[in-house]
Amino acid sequence: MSRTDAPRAATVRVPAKVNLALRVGPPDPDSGYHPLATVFHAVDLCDEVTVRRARSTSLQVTGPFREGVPADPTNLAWRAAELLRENYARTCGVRRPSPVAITLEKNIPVAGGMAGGSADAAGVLLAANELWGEELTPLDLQDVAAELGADVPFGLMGGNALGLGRGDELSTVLSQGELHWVFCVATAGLRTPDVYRELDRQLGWDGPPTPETSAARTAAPEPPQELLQALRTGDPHEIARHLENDLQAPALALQPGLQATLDAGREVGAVTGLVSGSGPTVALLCESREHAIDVSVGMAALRPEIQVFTATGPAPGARVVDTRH
Ligand SMILES: C[C@](O)(CO)[C@H](O)COP(=O)(O)OP(=O)(O)OC[C@H]1O[C@@H](n2ccc(N)nc2=O)[C@H](O)[C@@H]1O
Ligand SMILES: Nc1ncnc2c1ncn2[C@@H]1O[C@H](COP(=O)(O)OP(=O)(O)OP(=O)(O)O)[C@@H](O)[C@H]1O
Repeated sequence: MSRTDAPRAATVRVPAKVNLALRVGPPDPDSGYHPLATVFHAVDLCDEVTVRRARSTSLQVTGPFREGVPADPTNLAWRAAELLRENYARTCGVRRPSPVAITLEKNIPVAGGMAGGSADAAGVLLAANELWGEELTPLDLQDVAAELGADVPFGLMGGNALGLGRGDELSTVLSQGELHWVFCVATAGLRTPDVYRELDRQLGWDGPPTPETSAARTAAPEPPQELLQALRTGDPHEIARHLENDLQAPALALQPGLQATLDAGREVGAVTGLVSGSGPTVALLCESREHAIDVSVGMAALRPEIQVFTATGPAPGARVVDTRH
């Protein structure tokens, strides 16, 4: 489908995520990537991504979490724009489309385990495709997204999804109602590869396989069936019983102070808490929107040094919110 009235600028909103379950298998010896069985849950904390036609690619970062975000070609959003341009040339047999000036409004904590950079990359893919005439289908965009990073396809999809493979083989998960959260942002971030490396160290997956470990080292983790069932009930207490994260222990080993945040969450009455993805953001599950506000006030009183905010899921994936002609 080609459009003649393509806009000159497009703005997209893309949600952050928390993994309700994150089961990690031993790393593939060739790629180093770990097979996952994860349940992604998008929350209504969104980055806003705007792209405009320009003479050369550029990037401007604004918003409360702009600090520490590179405004150069290493930014995943910049790489997304370049990769999509190449794909237009390859897939559509056309000249590379015009470069784009990108603006990111960072509302998602950086290096927090909430897939903020991935959200921005997903946002650029959707916004630039809008600008360049929607030549690529949603399926094409998912393929480009998976090339950029394991979390990027879910940024496009949103909602609740089961992620297998590297976390990029997605299928929709049915759920009832909404979940209400308080997110506690640590002052220092964690690098995702460091957390996976720490997991490997803890489980002895960093050395060559022995006869005892070799069978386990070929196993991909099973999807968390009990959590999938609990999500269909919509009951936060039932769901809380089945939340799990294999990266929590390594994240706690790298940032031992996170345990105090989890304990404080319990103390102020959250249903339960877990580390979000590779951390260090801590996600506290609450009973309702009002309860989440109470828990956030309790956390602010108990741990004033920690930044907290409330959010609700499941939220929709990347969506165009504005276009200008
Ligand atoms: C922790 C999660 O956020 C959970 O959803 C993801 O697994 C991380 O996804 P991501 O940051 O988009 O990951 P990528 O950018 O593709 O990879 C960053 C690094 O994470 C590690 N990585 C990531 C995904 C995966 N299935 N196995 C891995 O080992 C690898 O060390 C890789 O070099
Ligand atoms: N658009 C971006 N936004 C934030 N960080 C970015 C971006 N592009 C590149 N980076 C770099 O990537 C690092 C990790 O960023 P990000 O916020 O995506 O981490 P994360 O949310 O923990 O990722 P994930 O949950 O997908 O593992 C940052 O420290 C920063 O140096």
